[in-house]
Amino acid sequence: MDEVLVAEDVRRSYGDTVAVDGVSLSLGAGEVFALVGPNGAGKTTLVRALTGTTDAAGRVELFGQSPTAIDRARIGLLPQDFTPHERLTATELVSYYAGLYDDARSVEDVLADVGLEEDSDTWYEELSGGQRRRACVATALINDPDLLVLDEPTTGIDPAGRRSLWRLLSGLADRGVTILVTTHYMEEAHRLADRVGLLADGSLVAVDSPEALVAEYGGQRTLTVGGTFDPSVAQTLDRPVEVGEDRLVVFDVDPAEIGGVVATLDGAGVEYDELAWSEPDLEDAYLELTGDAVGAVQGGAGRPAAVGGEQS
Ligand SMILES: Nc1ncnc2c1ncn2[C@@H]1O[C@H](COP(=O)(O)OP(=O)(O)OP(=O)(O)O)[C@@H](O)[C@H]1O
Repeated sequence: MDEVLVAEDVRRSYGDTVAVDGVSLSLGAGEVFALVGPNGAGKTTLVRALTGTTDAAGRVELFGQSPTAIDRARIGLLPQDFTPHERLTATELVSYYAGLYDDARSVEDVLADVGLEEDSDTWYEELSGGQRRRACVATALINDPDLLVLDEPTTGIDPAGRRSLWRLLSGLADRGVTILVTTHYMEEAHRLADRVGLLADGSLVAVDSPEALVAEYGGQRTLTVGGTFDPSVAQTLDRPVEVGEDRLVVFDVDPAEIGGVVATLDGAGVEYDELAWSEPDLEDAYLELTGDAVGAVQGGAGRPAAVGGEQS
């Protein structure tokens, strides 16, 4: 794989605050890499360091050159805090950026790509939050870049718009464009990225495919059974379980095993109210890795994904 971006031991501090603490990373052509992490983890600072928009220690090369030496036409950058002049229409805004390059794409096409063809003559201040963000994304696409770096591109964009942007970005990646994206949406990282990097306190603590991260850190598939249970139910099932006040959690249950567990409970005359099977997702892996307990289900289990019927 051709290396488009190479970073070695990148560091950046603001006074006593260490924002990026020795990050090494390399991205290949056509790869989509999602950088995730809690607020203040250093994502924006890292993005800026990688694109030469802030000074940083360490080595960064884009297409084998320093970020400040590279032909800017090869890079599309959407900063997190990009705020265009509010009395520019979407067309005027993107046209301004088109004028910075010798060989820019058609403004009309790019606005259509981000779903703004109907609002191209609307002032930026009159666009909705999601439409504004789309207009900003368009400025990063106008030069048909080989490397696209988007800092929280879909913040404020509605689910349909977000999905359409994912399709657009996936299409670009299929054509060989390398994409580095930061996001707080785990579904976005999972659906879009070939690899996800989790940044915590300025360090990359895990880098892998979304599937591998979920498998390693997401926890187990579980069956949660609602009701009041005697602790002896653990012997009945002969499986790892956790008996809570109003529920029984059965760990490590594959979908094919649900029927067997339920049959065992029924056979032993155990009464229950409802069943919910869940499997871990990237958010579970994220919460496990960041140690952020908010919303996490005890025991590293995933969040309920499907609720079964009540016992008759
Ligand atoms: N210009 C600055 N001056 C001083 N400190 C800064 C500056 N920019 C960022 N920081 C600090 O560096 C750390 C990393 O910030 P950064 O914005 O890179 O995090 P982030 O992961 O992008 O956060 P968020 O998810 O909230 O956007 C934070 O502690 C932040 O307060």
